Amino acid sequence: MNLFSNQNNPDQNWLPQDGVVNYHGPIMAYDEANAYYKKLMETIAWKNDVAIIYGKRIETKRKVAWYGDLPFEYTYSNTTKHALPWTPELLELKKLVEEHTGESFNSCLLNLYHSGEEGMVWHSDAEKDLKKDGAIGSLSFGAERKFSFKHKTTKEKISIQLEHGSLLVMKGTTQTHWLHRLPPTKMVRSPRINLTFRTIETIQVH
Ligand SMILES: O=C(O)CCC(=O)C(=O)O
Ligand SMILES: [Fe+2]
Repeated sequence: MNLFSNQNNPDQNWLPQDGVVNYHGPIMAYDEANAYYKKLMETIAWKNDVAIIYGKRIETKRKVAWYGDLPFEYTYSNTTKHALPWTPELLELKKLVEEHTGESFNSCLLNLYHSGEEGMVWHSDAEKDLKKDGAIGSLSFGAERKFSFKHKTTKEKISIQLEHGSLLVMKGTTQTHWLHRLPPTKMVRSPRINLTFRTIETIQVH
């Protein structure tokens, strides 16, 4: 029985070369995704992200939070983040993503976009603390948004609509050869929550 009328083939590679992107579509029932959306909105320690760009301290409108196996420190955008201990819902979602991907993760970066006007610019997730070529499991809740990939040399572009309760997986050499972004859009007026489950390699204990 197909509970979620999921038409997506999770084994299909959306990238033509140099990496693997699998879109599983929604991996839970719509009501369950609604419940997680609400719970995450209320229980996550959302904070405006701080980045140091060309020596300037920038605060994003988008909110972020970082959770993981303790003790963890993680550096990106020239700032060091401290992981918070897993919440019960994050542990449930981590398990679900691990079951669907056959991968394991030790941390999760969460992003809250209040509306379509907030997005994320072209980047790759290849920070030095991240496991090289490690899989990244990306769960989305709330507003459906377009997510795009651009090949670093050929400039080829691929876009996927990320649905409420859906899972996207980036693995293999994706981060080495492709950039990704969440383009801003005036068409979306409601919030979206994204969770990226990751593997951090360098555990720094202080
Ligand atoms: O919001 C998304 O779908 C992706 C976020 C992202 O690329 C990141 O956190 O590195
Ligand atoms: Fe990313």
